[in-house]
Amino acid sequence: METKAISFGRSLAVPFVQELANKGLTSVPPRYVHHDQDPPIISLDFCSPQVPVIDMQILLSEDFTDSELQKLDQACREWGFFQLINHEMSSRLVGKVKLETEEFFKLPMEEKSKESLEAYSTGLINVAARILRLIGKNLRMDDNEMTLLSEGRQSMSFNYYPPCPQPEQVIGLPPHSDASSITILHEINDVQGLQIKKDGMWIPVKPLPNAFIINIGDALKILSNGTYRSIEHRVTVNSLKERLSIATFCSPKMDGEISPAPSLVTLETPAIFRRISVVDYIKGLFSRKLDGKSYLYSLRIQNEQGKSN
Ligand SMILES: O=C(O)CCC(=O)C(=O)O
Ligand SMILES: [Fe+2]
Repeated sequence: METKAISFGRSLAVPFVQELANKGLTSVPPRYVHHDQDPPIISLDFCSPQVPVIDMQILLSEDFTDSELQKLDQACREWGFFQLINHEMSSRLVGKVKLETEEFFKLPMEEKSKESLEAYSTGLINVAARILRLIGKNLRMDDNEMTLLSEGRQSMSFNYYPPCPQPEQVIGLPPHSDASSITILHEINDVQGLQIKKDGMWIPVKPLPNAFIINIGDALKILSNGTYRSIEHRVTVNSLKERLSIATFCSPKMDGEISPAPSLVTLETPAIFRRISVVDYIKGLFSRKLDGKSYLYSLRIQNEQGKSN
């Protein structure tokens, strides 16, 4: 296994979003307007059910308790999302990257920022591997069945959502589920915008300081034979504040095949997904049509791989 240097490509949307962010517009240019957006069904924060919160220090320590494991299992089954709070990691990884991400959109990046992003990327590879191992334990899978995901690829997306004079007219990121095994989302400047769909309702996720938001992606939904949920989510924008986030996607190894784990397939629980190669799984994603009619009110910069085989 070899670790590649982090390299960044700029998205084609850059000029448009920079134009929006800089101009102090009072209305949104028509090409950004999404007419068919679901309004937020729950917008009153005080009555929203909230995604479960799990303590990473307890979960990742060697002597974690069964109750933390059960909490993780329940979060993955019922929500497909949870927040991972952490105290020790936050000062080591999160704080440093937070400062530098706020400077990040002034590319080219400085060498020191690249170094701390590499440390962040490696730190998250370890966190993801640990979470996937605990998930495998919770699902009672054979150890080797998680290898496709736990030794897979990593990519990151740096997202910038500028303030918008008419936030209800636009969408930062349209409803989607992630193709990853798990995604580790880091809301850099604690501005709310992420909403998840639960029981037909859009629920805003309230950012907790120095927490990671973890969600189950389609690859883990398939491996768990549908036991764990890959939940639809979207990002709305704010009239006053810009929003920054980093999404780290942990994805299956390219040279494998993906299917429900054989140890989870029984007469009572037959496979609900067919086996396909990871290459075909990825090809399928690219053929999913995104709404090409209107622009997204965001800028995404993506990096290639932390790891390669
Ligand atoms: O920016 C966010 O909060 C979410 C980003 C996201 O869902 C994604 O990049 O897939
Ligand atoms: Fe996503």
